[in-house]
Amino acid sequence: MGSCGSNGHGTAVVVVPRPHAEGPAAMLGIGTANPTGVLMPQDVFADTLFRITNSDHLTELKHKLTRICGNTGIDKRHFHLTEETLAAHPELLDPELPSLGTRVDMTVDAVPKLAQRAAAKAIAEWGRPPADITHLVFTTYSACGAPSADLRLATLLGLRPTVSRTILSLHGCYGGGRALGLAKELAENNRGARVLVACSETTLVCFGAPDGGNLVGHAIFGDGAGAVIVGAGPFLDGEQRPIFEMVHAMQTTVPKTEHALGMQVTGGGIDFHLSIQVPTLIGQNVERCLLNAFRGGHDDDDDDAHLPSPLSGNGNKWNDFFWAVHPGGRQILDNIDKVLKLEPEKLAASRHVLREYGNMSGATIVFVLDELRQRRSLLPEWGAMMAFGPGITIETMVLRCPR
Ligand SMILES: CC(C)(COP(=O)(O)OP(=O)(O)OC[C@H]1O[C@@H](n2cnc3c(N)ncnc32)[C@H](O)[C@@H]1OP(=O)(O)O)[C@@H](O)C(=O)NCCC(=O)NCCSC(=O)CC(=O)O
Repeated sequence: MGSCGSNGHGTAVVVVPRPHAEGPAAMLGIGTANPTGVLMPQDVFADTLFRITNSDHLTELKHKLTRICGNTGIDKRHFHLTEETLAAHPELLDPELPSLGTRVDMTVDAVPKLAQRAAAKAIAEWGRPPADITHLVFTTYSACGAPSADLRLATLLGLRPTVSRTILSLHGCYGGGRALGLAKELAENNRGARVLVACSETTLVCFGAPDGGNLVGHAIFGDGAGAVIVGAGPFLDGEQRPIFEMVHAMQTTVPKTEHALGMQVTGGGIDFHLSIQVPTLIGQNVERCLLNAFRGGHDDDDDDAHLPSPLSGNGNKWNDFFWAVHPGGRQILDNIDKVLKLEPEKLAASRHVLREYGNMSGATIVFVLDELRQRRSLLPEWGAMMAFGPGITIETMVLRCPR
């Protein structure tokens, strides 16, 4: 229903709410980018890290990191932080010195500019001008100021001043999943809305000298940005047709697991806490989240008629779907394979992204979607996207690959 008022000139103004869009939201353009600063092969990472942080005397730790790196399933990673920058900022290596300000200064430029490169690719594929973007959802674990990276990105891209901006901060590795879920809701509830999702992550906010507690983080995290244009029908002239339809999205928090994963802003940057239980906790909870998502959000056996039922017919149907899973670590993917009894190639896109880029936190899921899209002609019609992060929070989305 519309509401009525006066515009101050005695003329009645009728505000008509935007009608809903047609059909589910869809991804209309996908882009990714990595910093050009450092391309680090995984087999020299431990040697390099211990050398540049003056930690070569910690021989046992170095051997342990070398061993862990060899088991990560990662070949190389990209980083913004160079040796030269590190040499110019000794505070980044000394936990006794405050370094948050230095780190924030570096990310103010780096984070939106990395996002801009990914967004430019997504916009080019979408086929419409940036001024047609109505909403921006930006996610990063590096936002510590206001106005933040979302406004900077909007300016860099020349988005219109009425673009509706939202920044999601410190959602960690489920940030990309949450941003896509939010974009789906915005697109479906506002006819004609075109939402730019931008995820941009750089480890420079948490980089420090190796110690007994941060070896796994050092071994797996990298820098990258991903962007997706999300919109629902009716589709505009010259617009790319749906790459993936976003059929149903859900977020689940695993009770009593707050301790398992976390990020804390300190004077020395952002401290990551990563419990050894994370792969087990994720493995124990993915199937229930998937079943709920494919039931349209109902935690019972009353399947939603328009969604495929993964457990109908004879036994396990998970192999009938395509998979976009956040590659949080090799062991996480192994556990998901085991729990869902997936055929080896089902998580190939996730393993490919892990191998080529490592874990780029919230941006990683966009790389997986981009990789899957290259294999689109081979994909089954229905698929699932999953991302995990602090909470433990599990984002699940049912996807459809239109023919
Ligand atoms: C890092 C690995 C590839 C290492 O593989 P390995 O085959 O070597 O496995 P492993 O379990 O024997 O581990 C090797 C050594 O590391 C130690 N180790 C493993 N995980 C640890 C952790 N979280 N904290 C501290 N130590 C840890 C083990 O005790 C062992 O030590 P010792 O040798 O002394 O016995 C794997 O463990 C893995 O994939 N783990 C999951 C990483 C993870 O949690 N990712 C989520 C990121 S967070 C995310 O994606 C979301 C977010 O950030 O928001």
